[in-house]
Order: sequence, then C-alpha cells, then structure tokens
Amino acid sequence: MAAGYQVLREPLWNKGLSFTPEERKSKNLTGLIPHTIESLQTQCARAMKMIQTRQTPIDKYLYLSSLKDQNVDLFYRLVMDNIRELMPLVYTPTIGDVCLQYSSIYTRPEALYISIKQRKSIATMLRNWPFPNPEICVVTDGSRILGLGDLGLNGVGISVGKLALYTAAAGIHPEKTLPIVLDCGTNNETNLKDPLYLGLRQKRVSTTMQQEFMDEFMAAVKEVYPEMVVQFEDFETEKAFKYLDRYRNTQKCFNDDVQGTGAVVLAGYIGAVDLSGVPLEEQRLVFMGAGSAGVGVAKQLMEYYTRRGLSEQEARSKFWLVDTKGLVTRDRGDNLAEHKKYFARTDNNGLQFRTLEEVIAYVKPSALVGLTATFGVFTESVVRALKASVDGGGLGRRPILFPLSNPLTKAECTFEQAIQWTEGTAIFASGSPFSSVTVDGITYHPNQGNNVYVFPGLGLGAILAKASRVTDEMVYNSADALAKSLTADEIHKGLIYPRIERVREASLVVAREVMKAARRDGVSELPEEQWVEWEEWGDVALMSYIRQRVYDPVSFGDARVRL
Ligand SMILES: NC(=O)C1=CN([C@@H]2O[C@H](COP(=O)(O)OP(=O)(O)OC[C@H]3O[C@@H](n4cnc5c(N)ncnc54)[C@H](O)[C@@H]3O)[C@@H](O)[C@H]2O)C=CC1
Ligand SMILES: CC(=O)C(=O)O
Ligand SMILES: [Mg+2]
Repeated sequence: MAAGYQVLREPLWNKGLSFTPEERKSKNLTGLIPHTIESLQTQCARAMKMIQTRQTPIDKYLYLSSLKDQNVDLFYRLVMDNIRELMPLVYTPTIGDVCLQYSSIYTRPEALYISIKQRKSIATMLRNWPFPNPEICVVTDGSRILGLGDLGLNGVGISVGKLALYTAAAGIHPEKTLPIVLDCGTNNETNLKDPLYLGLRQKRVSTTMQQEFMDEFMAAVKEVYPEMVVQFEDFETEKAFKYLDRYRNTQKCFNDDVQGTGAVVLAGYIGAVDLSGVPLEEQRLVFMGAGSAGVGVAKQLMEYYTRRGLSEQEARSKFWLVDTKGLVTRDRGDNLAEHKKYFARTDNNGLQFRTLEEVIAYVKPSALVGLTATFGVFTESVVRALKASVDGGGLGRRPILFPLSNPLTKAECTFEQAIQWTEGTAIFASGSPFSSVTVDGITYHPNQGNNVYVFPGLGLGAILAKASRVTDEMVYNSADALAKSLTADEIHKGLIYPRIERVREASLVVAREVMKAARRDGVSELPEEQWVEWEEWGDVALMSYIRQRVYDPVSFGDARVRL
C-alpha cells in the first residue's frame, strides 16, 4: 500500500487537512486529500457542527470515538477546547451508558482485554500493546462501574474514558496511555444472557483466584513496563481496599475511587467550609454510603483535621457514616465489614438510627456527603432537615450538600432540588455535571466534585517525578494544590473547584505539587542535580519543565502554533 495512504490511516500521524504543502509532497499525500489547508481550529469547527447534528449522547460519543480513531490530534484539540460540552460525552454521565451497551456498540479494539483464562500469558499480552513504554494504565475488573454495578468486560469503557482525560486534562501523550480490563467473569445476568456480550460467560471467580490473577498481573506489569503508573479503577469495595494495600508499598499504583475521590472531595470541602460560615472545628459530617469512596473520602478529610492540630480521636468524632442498615455503630449487631470499623461510632449509648432522617435529627450535621450509588436518597425532608440543623447554629450559615454518585441517574439529589429545598443556600457539588438553575431571577451554578480534578495531575506528577511509589503525602498534596488553584474570580463567584475550562491548568498545578511531595518523601528517582536546580529557581522552573513535557496538539496555520 502506498505510504501516503498509510499516513492518513494512522490516527497518530494523520493531521487531516492540516498537513503543510511540504508534508503533502514528502509524504505522497497530494491528491489523497482536498487541496485546501485547514487549521486544527477549522477542523474542530466542522466536528462540533457534526456533533450538534447527532441526536443522542451515545450517537455523539460514537462520532467522537470514530474521530479519535482517525485523527488523534483533532480529537484532543476538540475535547480540550470544548471541555464543558464534551467531557460529559467522553466521561460521566455518557460513559456510563457506553459501558452498559459496550458489547452492542463495539466496532474495534481500544484496550487490552485480559481474561483470567489467559493468565499464564499476561506478560506477552502486555508486550502486544502496539505503543512502546506506556506511562499510565487505568485497570478495572468491571465489578463496580460508576454506580452501575458489575458490568464485567463492558466496564472497559471507564478505563478508556479516564485515559482520554489523562490526555485532555493533563497532557499525557495519548500514545503513553494504556486502558486495561481484567475479565474475571461477571455476576450480571443481563450480560450473561446477551448473545453479543464480549466477556467470559461465567460467574465471577472466587476472591482467592482473582487475588492470584492480580498478583500475576502486577508482577507482569513490573517486568514489562516497570516505569508505568497503575490506576486501579472501579473495583468493588473489598477488592479496592485489598489491592491498594497489597501493592502500594511495592509498586507505582493508586486507587482512584479511594484516594482520587478522597483528594477531590477534600479540596472542595476546604472551599466549602470557608463559604459555609460554620468553622472547621464545628463542622459535623454525615456520609451516606460507607464504601470505597465514602471511607476513602472520610479518611482524607480526617487527615486534614489532624494536620490542623486535632487529635486522631477528635478528628474521627466529626464523622458519622451511614449505610443501608443505618448509622454505622460498633454495637449495631451485624458483622461490620473491615473497612467500616474505623469510623463506627461508639458514643451512641446503645441507640441505633436506621433512616437518614433519624441520623440527621440525632447528629444535626452541617455537611451531607452522598456516595451510595442510589438516586434520590437525599429526599426533600432530608435536605430541609440538613438546612434546619445548620440554621440552628446561627443565621447566614450554609449547608454543605455533596451528592457525589455517578452517573446522573444515581445522584442522591439534583441541583435543582438542592436549590429549591435550601432556598438557594446549599454549597453544592455533584459527581456528574448538572446545569445551572435560575430561581426568581437568580442563577445558581453547581460545582462538579469529581476525581477528574485529581487523577490526571496525580498521575502526571508521579510520572514526571519518576516516583517509585504513590505516597499518602502525594495524594494529600494533590488536594491541597487543587484547593489553592482557584482564581480570585472563581472564589468571588462562590465556586469550590476551578471552572472545568481550567481543569488542565489546575492539573498542572496538582502535578507540580505532587512532584514536590514525591521529592520530600524520598520516592522521586530524578537526578539530585535536577531537584537542586528547581529548589534554587522555584515553582516557575518546575512548571516550565512540566509544560515542556505535555501534549498540546497544534497545527500549521494555528495562531497558537509554536515556532
Ligand atoms: N464524584 C466522584 O468523583 C466519585 C463518585 N463515586 C461514586 O460513588 C458511588 C459509590 O462508590 P463506591 O463507594 O466505590 O461504592 P461501594 O459499593 O463501595 O459503596 C456504596 C456504599 O453505599 C451504601 N449504600 C447503598 N445504597 C444505599 C442506600 N440506599 N442508603 C444508604 N447507603 C447505601 C452501601 O452500603 C455502601 O456502603 C458510585 O456511584 C460512584 O460513582 C465514586 C468515586 C468517585
Ligand atoms: C468518578 C468515579 O471514579 C466513579 O464514579 O467511580
Ligand atoms: Mg471510579
């Protein structure tokens, strides 16, 4: 086949109509594309027009996905420049639907699909990946995809979506990203009965078998791609905690749902406390949902309290966790899962509280965090009771209300409800994006409290620092950096996260602080002279180092082209 045609068929080489006249000659492209030369911006305008003609989010996703498969630079320029409109398509909420339908809409491979039947050849499969030395992988076993439960192999969509954001939001080169699904079977009957289902048609293997498989996978990663950072994503609760504990001290890895979510919620909480009028020490937090995200977030917030001088005991006493059985207490009479024990209350004098209303009446919280994967559990009476308990502490105080479950169909309440039921006073963040709401001529803007503000920068920082581990200090500093990354205008507008248009700017700041934390913890394997130089020149020099290493597609004819 002629070389020119191959250039056009290779998504990482194809520049569409942005090839220069010289490139068209040297690559034998003349005649194969229209004569006109277009900037990436013009090509983006065409693509946006096409997206707008597509009717459903899935159709728009499929268009974007095929664009990525044809012209990687165009796809990323488009997503980066239209992130508010397109992130909900390549990520939550649409990616949830994509995962539900993955086997039906599948057209081409886009990840490594490793099944437990192939466990003896994991290293070979890793070597089969066509691009050299990936720097970051997002791996899931599909067992708890967003709030949608066990989706088996179909969960691979979340690995693909998260990695698209590693590139769009932190500038990791697309060639350096590796999505993986570990297929260990599924307990999802709909998938098992679906003739088009692409995964293993069997129930999930035992935890012992999966543990051995994970050990083999992690050993293969160490052997084949020793530099690669591994992000564990959407493993069901017990495995999420277990694998993190098992590998975190020997390999470069972190769990996004436990640590990334912990950091993003901490960053938002810092801003929210400032806006609430309730001092940090007086805040009382009820967590609805005591799973990997709930406990991960509570631990990260506790760390904040202890760094501000509270004892562990005092810090822990600020948190009340609630699950399907009610308030988590030591004497509740059920066999508490290991991860719930740390926050189980012991000061309840034998009283038990089954419903969220009962818990709110008892605790009188100032903040309510939802990580239940259950739509609508923040009812009108719950939200009004939250507001009343905050009002009780003094006028002008505002409740913190974070329904964080994904996708939108699993949100604990909507933004509109939050505004109506709190007379516009709620400091609100949700996992998936809601639109602004106007009531009585006042427009309210929601925040998106999603780990997308953390994982891209955390991963980039770990990669650029050549960190041998992802330490707690690195995770904590990702939150601290994010909290400090708001502009004066964003603070003035009452936001608690940077506007999504600035996610990339914020991610680079997060990456910088994560690198410095890696250095402080002694896990950065960069040469000593490099750090000495940055320590002398400060953040500006380090930031310029980061900026030089990030992917930012530009083309001939663009105003932004770098000479
Ligand atoms: N905004 C963000 O960045 C993130 C959001 N999430 C979301 O958080 C949700 C939970 O994720 P995980 O903690 O990993 O799941 P999980 O399965 O580990 O935990 C769910 C918890 O919610 C509790 N629960 C379920 N239904 C409930 C109900 N009706 N009332 C009270 N408690 C109930 C369960 O008992 C369990 O403790 C998911 O929807 C996920 O999408 C997770 C990570 C990041
Ligand atoms: C955002 C995310 O990681 C989740 O919902 O699981
Ligand atoms: Mg997740």
